[in-house]
Amino acid sequence: MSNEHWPAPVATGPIVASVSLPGSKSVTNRALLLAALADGPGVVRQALRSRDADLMVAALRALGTTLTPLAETSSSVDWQVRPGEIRGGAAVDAGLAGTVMRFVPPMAALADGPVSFDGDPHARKRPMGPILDALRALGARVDGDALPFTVHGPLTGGEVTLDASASSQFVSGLLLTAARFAKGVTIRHVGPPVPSQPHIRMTIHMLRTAGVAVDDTEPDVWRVEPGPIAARDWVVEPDLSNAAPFLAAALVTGGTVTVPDWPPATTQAGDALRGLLTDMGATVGRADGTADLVVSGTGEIAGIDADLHEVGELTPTIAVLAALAGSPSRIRGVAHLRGHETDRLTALVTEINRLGGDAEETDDGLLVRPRPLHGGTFHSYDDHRMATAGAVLGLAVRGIEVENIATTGKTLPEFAAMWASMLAAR
Ligand SMILES: O=C(O)C1=C[C@@H](OP(=O)(O)O)[C@@H](O)[C@H](O)C1
Ligand SMILES: C=C(OP(=O)(O)O)C(=O)O
Repeated sequence: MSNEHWPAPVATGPIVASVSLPGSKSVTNRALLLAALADGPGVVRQALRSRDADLMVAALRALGTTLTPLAETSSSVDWQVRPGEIRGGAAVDAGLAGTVMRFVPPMAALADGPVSFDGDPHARKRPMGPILDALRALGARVDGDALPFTVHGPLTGGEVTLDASASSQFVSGLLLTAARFAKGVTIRHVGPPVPSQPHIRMTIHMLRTAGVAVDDTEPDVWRVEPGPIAARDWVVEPDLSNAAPFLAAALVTGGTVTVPDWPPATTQAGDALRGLLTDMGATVGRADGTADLVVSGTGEIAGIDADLHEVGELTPTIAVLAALAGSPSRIRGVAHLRGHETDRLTALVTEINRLGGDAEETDDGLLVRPRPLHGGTFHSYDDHRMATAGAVLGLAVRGIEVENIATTGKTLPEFAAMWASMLAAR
């Protein structure tokens, strides 16, 4: 953990601001990978610039893809992507990025030699077994059951059964490359329900957009036919999950936060914020005649009973809103968060309670009973969403310092500056 402490700014009144969000991590890293596997050169526009996206770019370059920036701002880049022969002998750093450690190995299994993977110390604890076993079942050799591991292709594809209850990314990872396997793939999930279904829908939607035939008619079974992945011009949507702390600021301060260009239809999990924040007492709508999303709070936050199984990455923000609410909350369906950037359930309980709160872990989630909070250090555990959750609490509670705010660079390197601008706007 970093020793740097960021004094979280306190809101002195209702925040009224418009916050434009850079590109979605999930869309960016899928589009880059699909472009690298495509049947010709393509473009990924408004791609996110962040640690996770940089790691994906570096991994694809190591495997033989040529990526050239066509236009850049501090937060986004338009990439020209030229697929190449998939090269072995490469070493991939997955950092702490689930999308790199789960999406790149199936592509690496098409390389002409071994590809080794490693990542941050905590990344070595994130679940990998089911997807590595699946690669073995499909014909590859894999040394290791978690990071670090080495993938030796080639694989032929075919049928595989796995338990994806720990992460939807096991399914997405296999599906993204599957059209390039000689036999395609049929994946059958057996086990407790797969979390984060919107992310699997995002994978399928993007594959179909690239001309890949995906059959998902049977629950928990996905079939991808072998064939080309069409080169195209992708445009990345704003990251709706990263909208969470900014929209939460409207609830905490009784203000109004607008996010421009909220997609009218999307597979992003963050779209669930519209319903969740409404349930917590916000007014949520579109600015007249535009796609801009407008969220207004009253200053009173209602506790909720919510199953976040589908949208687990929103949990840190919802949990800290619950800590500031007027009534207790229960968050269910998120046992898999124990395998995220950190054990998010333990981290949230520890940090909320350190500030005088009353949160408790359950088998599959959290109970949060509001209690007056006091200042102190909010540890981020190298988790971008813990860091931004600390910032949300800091709006209402004097003297909160977030340890390692720079960890927001995983998906939103400009978080601290954007937060300051949001506060300055009123
Ligand atoms: O495929 C993706 O882009 C993601 C899937 C989800 O993972 P899990 O299913 O492991 O929760 C989500 O939490 C993560 O932030 C991004
Ligand atoms: C779980 C997350 O990330 P990852 O893609 O590393 O799994 C997240 O961003 O909340």
